[in-house]
Amino acid sequence: MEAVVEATDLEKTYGETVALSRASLSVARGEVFALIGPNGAGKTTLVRALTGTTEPDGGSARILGASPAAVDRDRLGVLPQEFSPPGRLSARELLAYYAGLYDDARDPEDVLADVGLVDAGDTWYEDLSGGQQRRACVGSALVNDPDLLFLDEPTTGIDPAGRRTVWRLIEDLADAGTTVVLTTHDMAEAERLADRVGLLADGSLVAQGTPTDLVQDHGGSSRLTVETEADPDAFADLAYPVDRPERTRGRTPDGAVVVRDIDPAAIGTVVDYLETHDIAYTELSWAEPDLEDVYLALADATERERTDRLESESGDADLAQAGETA
Ligand SMILES: Nc1ncnc2c1ncn2[C@@H]1O[C@H](COP(=O)(O)OP(=O)(O)OP(=O)(O)O)[C@@H](O)[C@H]1O
Repeated sequence: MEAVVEATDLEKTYGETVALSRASLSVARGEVFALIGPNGAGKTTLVRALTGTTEPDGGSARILGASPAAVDRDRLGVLPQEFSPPGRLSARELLAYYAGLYDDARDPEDVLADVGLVDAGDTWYEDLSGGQQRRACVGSALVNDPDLLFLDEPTTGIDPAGRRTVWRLIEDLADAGTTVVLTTHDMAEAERLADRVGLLADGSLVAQGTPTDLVQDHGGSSRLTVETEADPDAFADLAYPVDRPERTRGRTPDGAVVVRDIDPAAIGTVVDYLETHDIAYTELSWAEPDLEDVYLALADATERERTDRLESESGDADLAQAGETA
């Protein structure tokens, strides 16, 4: 299938900071590709390198068959993470203004309806709520009916209903053949919208794949979280592996142990075990792994590697300094 976005070994460094390290990806026509990763992982830098707003130090990128700087802007929609349109234009005027920049733009009234802003259409941009402003910005990126759309955190600040409006909009665009690259911190958003997800950590694309494949490969097993003050050793005779709380990550509450590899049908066995062993607990919750587990596993692993590396580098420096002083 024709690649609409093709990046090979993109590199970008700011001083000591490696924002992108050999980042390669390919996005096919009509695909929705979500970039996820911790703050500072390089998502915005990658979007900027792909849209021609930053020059990479190395590697190459092509979008819609051209270099990002030379691509036909009528075919491209970009919603930057930080976007501040003129405050004293109404949402309606704003979309009309952006529509006026293109030869063949959509009717701004339709776009206003698409992003759910008809009722607030005559409100100045600066008087719209944060979420309404973000919707207006999403609308301005769509007004030229682009073939390729980059959305850097499109739904940040938008309420749950509005978020679903934007999700449906993106799904409709992709169904009609628009290629979408978005960044998000919302794993539910990535899981729902993305055909494929790329996880960036420390400037590297450490994993790419469909949400299902990523969960299968990196999400770990199903888990039963038992909220209890009991020592995990009390679970030693249970026929399932049990994680100690300090080894569990992210959303596991404090004072919990996690039973792994367990079917929902077997939860009764654990309840019996808790009762026969007199283990007090306040709550049991079972969950299958999802994209958040993938994120936590891979982003945590990269973070740990980085911390270990920095510690060992500072240890080496201390040793060298001690050697010089001796
Ligand atoms: N113009 C710049 N000058 C200096 N450093 C920069 C610049 N742009 C980005 N960086 C650094 O590059 C790294 C990657 O930043 P980037 O904005 O791409 O991350 P991100 O994944 O989009 O983060 P977030 O989730 O917080 O938006 C960060 O360490 C950031 O401080």
